[in-house]
Amino acid sequence: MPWVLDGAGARAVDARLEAAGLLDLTMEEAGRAVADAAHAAFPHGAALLLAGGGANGGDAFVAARHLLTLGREVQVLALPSRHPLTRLNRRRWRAVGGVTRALGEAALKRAAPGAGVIVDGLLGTGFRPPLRPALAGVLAALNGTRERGVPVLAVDLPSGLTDSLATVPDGAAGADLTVTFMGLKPALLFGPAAARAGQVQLAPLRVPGDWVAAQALAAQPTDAQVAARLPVRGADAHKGVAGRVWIVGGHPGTVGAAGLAGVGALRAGAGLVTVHSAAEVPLLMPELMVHRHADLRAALLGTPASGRPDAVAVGMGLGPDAAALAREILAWGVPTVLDADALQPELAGCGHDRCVWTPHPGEAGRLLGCAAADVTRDPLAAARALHARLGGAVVLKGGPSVVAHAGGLSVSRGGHPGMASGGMGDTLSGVLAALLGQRLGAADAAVAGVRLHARAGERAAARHGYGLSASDVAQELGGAWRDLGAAGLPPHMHPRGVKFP
Ligand SMILES: NC(=O)C1=CN([C@@H]2O[C@H](COP(=O)(O)OP(=O)(O)OC[C@H]3O[C@@H](n4cnc5c(N)ncnc54)[C@H](O)[C@@H]3O)[C@@H](O)[C@H]2O)[C@@H](O)CC1
Ligand SMILES: Nc1ncnc2c1ncn2[C@@H]1O[C@H](COP(=O)(O)OP(=O)(O)O)[C@@H](O)[C@H]1O
Repeated sequence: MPWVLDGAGARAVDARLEAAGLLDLTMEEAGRAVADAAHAAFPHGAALLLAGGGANGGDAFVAARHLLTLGREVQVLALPSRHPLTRLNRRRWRAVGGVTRALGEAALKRAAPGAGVIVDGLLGTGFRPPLRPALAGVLAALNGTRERGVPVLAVDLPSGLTDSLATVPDGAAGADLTVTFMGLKPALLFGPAAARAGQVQLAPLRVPGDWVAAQALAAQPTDAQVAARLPVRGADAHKGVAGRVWIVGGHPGTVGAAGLAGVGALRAGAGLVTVHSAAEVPLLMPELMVHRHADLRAALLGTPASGRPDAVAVGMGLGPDAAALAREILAWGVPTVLDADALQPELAGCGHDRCVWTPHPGEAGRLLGCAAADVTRDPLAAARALHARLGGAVVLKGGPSVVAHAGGLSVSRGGHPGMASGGMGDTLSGVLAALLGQRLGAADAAVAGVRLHARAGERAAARHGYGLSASDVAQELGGAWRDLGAAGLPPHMHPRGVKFP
């Protein structure tokens, strides 16, 4: 399982490695992974390595030695170091004939123009902002060189990023490729910080898996692991057992939201989907049952317990009365997705463990009483706080989304920036309700539904290009399901039925 790990977690693992006498071997492995990645991605020209004073610099010295053995011309510019392993690897570099020159802005500007790749081993997880002036000039020169076309590979983290945050501190470096160790740092996953890191490769290192798992902030499940959570439908299934889903949404001006949620639910396998609205909702698919109610609240609350659905999604374009209606639906105790207008702070404490709450950062800020920027700065912390307040499962939407549930945090894979368009979250709510209606628990539905939706977005992007509509994505849900299924168990190995489709 790929993990998400911050610097504090990595340091805790390092302490165990050090106690076991293994830290030197781990640095060797890390530096070798950097050299292999640099050689594969940027095979031509001289390699210029920049080594800082901490262990990040030690990795750069190891990488220099391996690049030399790969036949590359190698130069090293380094800051002074008191770190024992960094000093050891500087001596090893000298022992194989390597020369180290003092790093400064002028030395970097002299050496950089002819390089085929620059390896940034200046600052990793040990960086504490603000950047000291002496290094600020070096990082500015590094960024200038990169802008002039010399590629940069960052060791663990581009220098000057804060490992756990999505924001970019002043003066931070950028990279074309980042090779990170043991776990993905939050800065490499979210927001403008992730955009600074370029492509990210994870070198898991030969470290006991449970040492890393014990320190991880979050998991990032593989498609095979997601596929194992998807519902299984027996060959004798009929629409009555595939989940009766209600969509409660739509208001004059936002009627499409309810329709799109209905389409999402149908395309994610719900047996019967009914849209209940106070407004005239367009019939986006004739398979949807659409009911317009003069008094929506009275119509829904008059439903006898035996007539209630297997799952509800409430809030999409529902308008000002959404919180009151959602409160009453929550009291039914049926699996419920809460989205958009139903994401109101007064509903904290009204949920149950079969609820999935799906805020985007703006809605998350409203629920937490903070600004959206506080949410996007540290999405893992925000998702944890939302779960503490709301319970059930929480999907903090974004690229990528974070799912928080009683078992911990999970960061989704994939998706596409073209998905940043209106209605995309409405479709997701329908997908989640369909999965709840097919008897998945809230955590499984959230993890599987988010990945299914993201995979559908990837497929839609491949078909349509950049600007995607929620309808394009909904159409790809069947194919996304097939892709995830292909990553999981083959159907004949599944004991209870056939994976569908
Ligand atoms: N378990 C792991 O993840 C492993 C991590 N390793 C490396 O170890 C690194 C962490 O090493 P360290 O904890 O020694 O830290 P770093 O090497 O990332 O940073 C410490 C250095 O940065 C300087 N520094 C800190 N804040 C600064 C500021 N504001 N302005 C200027 N300079 C500043 C310090 O003076 C010190 O020289 C990781 O990023 C990774 O590259 C590897 O050695 C292999 C194992
Ligand atoms: N850059 C992106 N990368 C991946 N997924 C994205 C990106 N931008 C948006 N999405 C996805 O699109 C959806 C947007 O939801 P939301 O903002 O609620 O839309 P709406 O309210 O218009 O329906 C979320 O599922 C989110 O994860």
